[in-house]
Amino acid sequence: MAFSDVGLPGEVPWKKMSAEELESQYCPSQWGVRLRAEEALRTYSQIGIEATRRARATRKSLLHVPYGDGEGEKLDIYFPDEAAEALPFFLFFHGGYWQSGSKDESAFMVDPLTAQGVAVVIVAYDIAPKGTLDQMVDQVTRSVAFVQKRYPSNEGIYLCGHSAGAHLAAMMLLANWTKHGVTPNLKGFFLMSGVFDLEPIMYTSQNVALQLTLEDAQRNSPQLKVAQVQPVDPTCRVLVVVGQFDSPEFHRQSWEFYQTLCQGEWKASFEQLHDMDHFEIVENLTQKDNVLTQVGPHPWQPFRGRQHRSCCSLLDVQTRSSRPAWSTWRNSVSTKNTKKVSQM
Ligand SMILES: N[C@@H](CC(=O)c1ccccc1NC=O)C(=O)O
Repeated sequence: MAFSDVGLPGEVPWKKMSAEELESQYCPSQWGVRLRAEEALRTYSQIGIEATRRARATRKSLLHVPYGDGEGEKLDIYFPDEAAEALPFFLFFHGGYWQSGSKDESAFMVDPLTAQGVAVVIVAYDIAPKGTLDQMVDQVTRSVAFVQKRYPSNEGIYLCGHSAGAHLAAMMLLANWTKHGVTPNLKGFFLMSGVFDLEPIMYTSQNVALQLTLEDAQRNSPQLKVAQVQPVDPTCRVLVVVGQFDSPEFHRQSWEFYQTLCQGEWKASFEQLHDMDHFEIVENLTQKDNVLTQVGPHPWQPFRGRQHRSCCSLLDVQTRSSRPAWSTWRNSVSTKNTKKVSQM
């Protein structure tokens, strides 16, 4: 079925796109202005591999810890140098459209965060075609429950995901923890360049491996459900971040998810990261001086009441409510991309 065959209401921009345009909107590597697609993907992968090698060589760690019985249900924990009973735990879920990537090349933020007293957990899950979306969501849920059970005196659990991983992290806003016998001490969500409504993905080449039906897509779309869910902890913050050079569809997805969070009872913030593409957002998390990796002297205080800060970071949030001009931006980037193609 082609998406153009579906008779649909007019307000949703992706439903009016040609199959080719939709494919391009959901191909993040085509939208960077710094590097061509293949090079952008290669650079991202190299930076992830190097950050992971460095984290494993320099940090105290527990690697390949099983959080379930499945072969792929493993996580890596990286600790700060100073031993402490109660640490904040930062869990990262990698991207790759639920069909590529692994924990073994995704320890981007370990160095800057462990240096500031945060334990970082990089979670593996069974990507497609081995895993289905439902299974991945279940695995991620169990990984969070596992960390809470293993470290019950943690100083907060922070969930961070990139792209498809941001989707998986966002699904944790909907999780039913009673089933897992534990309520994780969730204090923050950091959703970077995520996909929150999966329906458009069904009509792209990504669905060859994913095999999502409309029911699968809707069941696994936090965009459709999050406004009806109450936060377990009303102080828990959600930061939705998108790169300036992400595609208009990625901008729309992040902005609409942020708006929906605000319609519910979530304490959400939205940030468009200047001069960054889909991959640079994560690559820059390796840097100690990046705005997103600043924890500050009292990292958890913002979540305990302070509202406004001068910038956003993975461990701090700022309230931003002006709508980004993503449709205007879309035109400018389309022009830019057209130019780039014609220059090749
Ligand atoms: N084939 C995609 C790859 C991709 O989307 C991706 C790659 C690494 C990390 C995140 C990604 N996007 C979403 O999960 C592309 O060319 O952009």
